[in-house]
Amino acid sequence: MTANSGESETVGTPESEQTPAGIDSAAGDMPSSDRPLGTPRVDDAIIEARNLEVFYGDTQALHNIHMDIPEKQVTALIGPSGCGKSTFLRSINRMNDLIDVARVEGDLYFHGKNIYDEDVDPVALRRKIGMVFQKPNPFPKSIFDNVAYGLRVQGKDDNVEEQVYTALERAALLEEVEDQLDESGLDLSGGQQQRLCIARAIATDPEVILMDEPASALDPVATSKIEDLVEELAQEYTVAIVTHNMQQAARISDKTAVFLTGGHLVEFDDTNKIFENPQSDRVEDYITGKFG
Ligand SMILES: Nc1ncnc2c1ncn2[C@@H]1O[C@H](COP(=O)(O)OP(=O)(O)OP(=O)(O)O)[C@@H](O)[C@H]1O
Repeated sequence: MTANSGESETVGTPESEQTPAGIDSAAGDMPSSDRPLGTPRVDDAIIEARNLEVFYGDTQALHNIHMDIPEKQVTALIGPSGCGKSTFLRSINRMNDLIDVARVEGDLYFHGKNIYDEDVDPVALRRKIGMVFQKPNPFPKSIFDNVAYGLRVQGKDDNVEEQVYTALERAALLEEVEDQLDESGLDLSGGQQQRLCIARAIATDPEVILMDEPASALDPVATSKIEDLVEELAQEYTVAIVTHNMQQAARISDKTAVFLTGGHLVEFDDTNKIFENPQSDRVEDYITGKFG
């Protein structure tokens, strides 16, 4: 895969009103053999995957993925281990560029611009599409400096204090840490560290936040705080979240994409439809715990 960091500071001309090249607005543009069950097209898509395929060397991890991610909603990606959820998530902000053997084919549009076009700078893209990982990974710096880091790197630190406070507030952490902003982020509890990482991700004002099992290493109380926060964040940001926890997906997401073994997207729909009345028998078996 080609990573072309440094070529441009912009992710591409905002083209949100435009239909991506070659894409008809009707669902009929997806080859019927590839189209997942459900309603993989949405009216307010901010991200559109078309025939997206990802390979690691000779191994194909994702096959012909066609789906949209709606703006300012929570989209959950669920499925058994190894079905390609994280691979799909990473392809959205080109984190797969960092894996030598990874290769991406097909198209992935953000505001109508193909993020795999040569003129897209992955570093600029990742400012618009931030990521939070499974294991909280604060920097070995103070709480304040963790959140301020991205602002300083981007030279957006004119009113850094205000921005740090706002991000901590939005990440539902400010109240708990207001008196200890100079202390190390590593001294916080796991749940607080994860909310600090979310504050760090939102400080630079991305549009999309990708979350890869953000609560799987946390206890139930900390998990519940993260779940509340995810729902809250979707008022301002688009959230795509990988989770193994089906109850969590059902509780917090608006849309759910079900990937199954071999890297196929089998069904995509409103979350309540997926959990109450899925079209695919395999999806029903998966969500009722018959396998996976
Ligand atoms: N860096 C890599 N190099 C080679 N193969 C990889 C790499 N990352 C993932 N894979 C393979 O790609 C496939 C999809 O992996 P991925 O991590 O995306 O699945 P997942 O659904 O997120 O799994 P899990 O739920 O266990 O995290 C798997 O077969 C995995 O072994």
